[in-house]
Order: sequence, then structure tokens, then C-alpha cells
Amino acid sequence: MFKVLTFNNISARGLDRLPRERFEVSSEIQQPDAVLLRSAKLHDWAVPETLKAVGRAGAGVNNIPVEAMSERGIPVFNAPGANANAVKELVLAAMFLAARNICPAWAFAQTLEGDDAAMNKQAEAEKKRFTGFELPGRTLGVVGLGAIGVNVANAAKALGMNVIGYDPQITVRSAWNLEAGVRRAHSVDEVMAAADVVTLHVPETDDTRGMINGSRLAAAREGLVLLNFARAGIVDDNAVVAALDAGRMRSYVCDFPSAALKGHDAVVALPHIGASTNEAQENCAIMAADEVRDFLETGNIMNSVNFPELVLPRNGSGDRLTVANANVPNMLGQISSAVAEAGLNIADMYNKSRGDLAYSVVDIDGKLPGDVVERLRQTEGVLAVRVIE
Ligand SMILES: NC(=O)c1ccc[n+]([C@@H]2O[C@H](COP(=O)([O-])OP(=O)(O)OC[C@H]3O[C@@H](n4cnc5c(N)ncnc54)[C@H](O)[C@@H]3O)[C@@H](O)[C@H]2O)c1
Ligand SMILES: O=C(O)CC[C@@H](O)C(=O)O
Repeated sequence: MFKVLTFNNISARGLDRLPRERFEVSSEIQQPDAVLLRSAKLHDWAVPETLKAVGRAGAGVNNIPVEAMSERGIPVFNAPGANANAVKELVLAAMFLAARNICPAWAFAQTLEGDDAAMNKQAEAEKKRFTGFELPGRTLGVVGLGAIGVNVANAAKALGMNVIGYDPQITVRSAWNLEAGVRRAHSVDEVMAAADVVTLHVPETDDTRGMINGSRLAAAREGLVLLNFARAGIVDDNAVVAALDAGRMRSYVCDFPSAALKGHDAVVALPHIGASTNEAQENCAIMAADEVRDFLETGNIMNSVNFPELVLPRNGSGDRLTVANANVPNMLGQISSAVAEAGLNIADMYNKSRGDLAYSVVDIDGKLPGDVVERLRQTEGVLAVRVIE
């Protein structure tokens, strides 16, 4: 029986992928084999010795100590693209909100008083304050052309916008999915200088934290609309408020409320609802649950952010051994020697590395003795060993 600890509200459609005769699933479990979570922060969580996998029912993994998990040989899975449409739709809504001053106009309309005629008279007198702009011919700058950025870029093209995008590590898949005519920028600064509306779709990392700061905003076009549905830490809120107050920026629409932004007329800060649709929550939960289940049951790895992708159909007549280790010479030799010294035959094996980590799946004709497994566990460089019967 595998034990899966849940943090946050994980869609039941996802949890249903874990058959209860083989998986105990609860938010109360003490010694979990795996956790499933959304935005809960794991940085201060005391990682139990039993933990074998982390499944993030979402895209961003900045709430998870990925490096510390790697050091323990624990793969972290996420749900790439599973909420991209939900975020894209909210980003488009944000762009329309900003272009047409919908929030301040609505707030003004709430203040109208008197009978219908009086309200109409005030509305007609004041509506010029809310004159907006149209999107065709305007330039959208997209920073980060992954699952969400590509969707947003393509939708903006369909709305008649010019689109300029920056992503130094764009994948072949994203490049294929991008509409023709999206101009390639070579830096964030180039995007800032060219765009009327800038939207951010990068993960929060040491490289992207504080990416949009005072000097980048100073170099932006006059009247910039900035959209941030990525992460709070990517934008310096105080710099945004300063640029808005100085009249250099038109508005900031984001998914991350903060004390600095609260109450500002030109800011709309939503409560992190980018992925809050039933569809996205189901897609993410299903994907993360399937990945965690597959790993626990077979050792196969799909959509991990720290481990190589490795899928080996089951072969042989005995145990499956999986080993996560430091990516240094002679680890594979030591693994196969340990199996050979136990007098067992390897039916099939697959080894892949990613950065400092390597992962092997070894199908064996027979049952691995406990002392062999223990010796492998103690081998220098070995991070995690599992035997799947
Ligand atoms: N508001 C929400 O609820 C919500 C929902 C989903 C995702 N997100 C956030 O959005 C981020 C992006 O999501 P995604 O699904 O598109 O992820 P993704 O991994 O598909 O795309 C991220 C892209 O950013 C690029 N990138 C990384 N560093 C960059 C840099 N310095 N400059 C330019 N590009 C860079 C990567 O190459 C990649 O193509 C997530 O990491 C998450 O933090 C927020
Ligand atoms: O689970 C959520 O609601 C937010 C998820 C989102 O921030 C993500 O990175 O996918």
C-alpha cells in the first residue's frame, strides 16, 4: 500500500486515479511515500525518510525545495501545460481590463447616485475619463515562451496585435507551436523597449527574481501596461508603484496582491486565480497523480523537473531495481556488479542522466537479496534505491 499525503485542495478527479486498494490518500498521513500539492510551501517542511516522490499539480515549482529533493534522490513532478489555457484566458481578460479601464470605470459606476436620469447624466459627463485603446496594431511583449507564453502570443496575434517574444531556452515544441510572425527579441530590455503591453511567463528562479525592476520600467515605452500572472517575485512592486505614480506606466494587472500594491487606482491584483478553473485543476491533478502513481508502481519517470525522463517497459521475471545517484563515473558498473555478485541476471536496464543526477532502472531475473540492496544504499554517490516487486 502506498501512502500519498495531500497538501491543498487537489481535484478529486486526480485523486481518483490512485486506486484505494493500492493507495492510501489523505491530508493526515505521517510517513508518506509521496506528496501531491499545489501552492503549499515545502521549503520548511521536515522531509520524511519515507518520501519517494513529489507531485506538483501545477506548473511552477518554486514552492518546492527541488535541489534538496534531488540530493535525496527524490523526483519532483509537475503538470506542464495542464493549466496553460486557464492562465491564457485570464491574461487576455487582464489585457482587456487594462486597455478599456474596466475596473476604474466599474468602480466609478458604483458611485453614481440619484434616479436613472441622474445616474445617466453623471455617467455621460464622466465617461471620457475611461477612454481606452484597441489592441490591433499594438505590440505585446511576451517574456517566457513556454506553455502559457506561446498560448498568449498566439491569441494576441489572432487579435491583430504585433507580438515580440523573448525566451533564450525556447523548446523545439514551443517554437513549433508559435504562430508565424512572432518577432524574436534577444533580451528583456528589447521587449520592454518595443511593447505597449508586456506579459511575463517565466518561472521564478534566481535568474528571473526581480527581473522587472526600476531601470527596466524606466526603459519601457511610455504608458506601459504590465501583466504578471507568473510569480510575485519576478516584479518589484515598489518600482511599479513608482512608475505608475510618475505617470510613466498606465497600469499593472497581476495575480499577486501585496501591501505595496493595495489600493492603487492603476493596479488590479487578483488572488492567484490564474489556474483556478475546474478544467485546469482537474488536468493538473490528473497529470500529477498519474506521474506519481507510475513512478511508485514502476519507477518510470515522466515530467520531472529534476530527473531525466526514463520509461522502460517491465522485463525479466523478478524484481525491478531503481537507483538514483550522483552523475559520476562507475556508478552503473557498481550497480551491475552488485546484481552479478548476487548471482542474478540482468534482463534489461536503462540509465539516463540529467545534470548532477543519474537514474537507472534494472530489471532482474530473480529476487534481489536484502543485503545487496542495503550495500547499494551505502555506496558512495547513491542517493536512493528502491526494489519494486
Ligand atoms: N498565476 C497562476 O496561477 C499560474 C499558473 C500557471 C503557471 N504560473 C507561473 O507561470 C510560469 C510559466 O508557466 P508555463 O506553464 O508557461 O511554464 P513553462 O515551463 O512551459 O514555460 C516557462 C518558459 O520560461 C522560459 N524562461 C525561463 N527563464 C527565462 C528567462 N530568464 N527569460 C525568458 N524566458 C525564460 C523557459 O525557457 C520556458 O520556455 C510557471 O513557472 C509559474 O510560475 C502561474
Ligand atoms: O494551484 C494553483 O491554484 C496555482 C498553480 C500555479 O501557480 C502554477 O504554477 O501552476
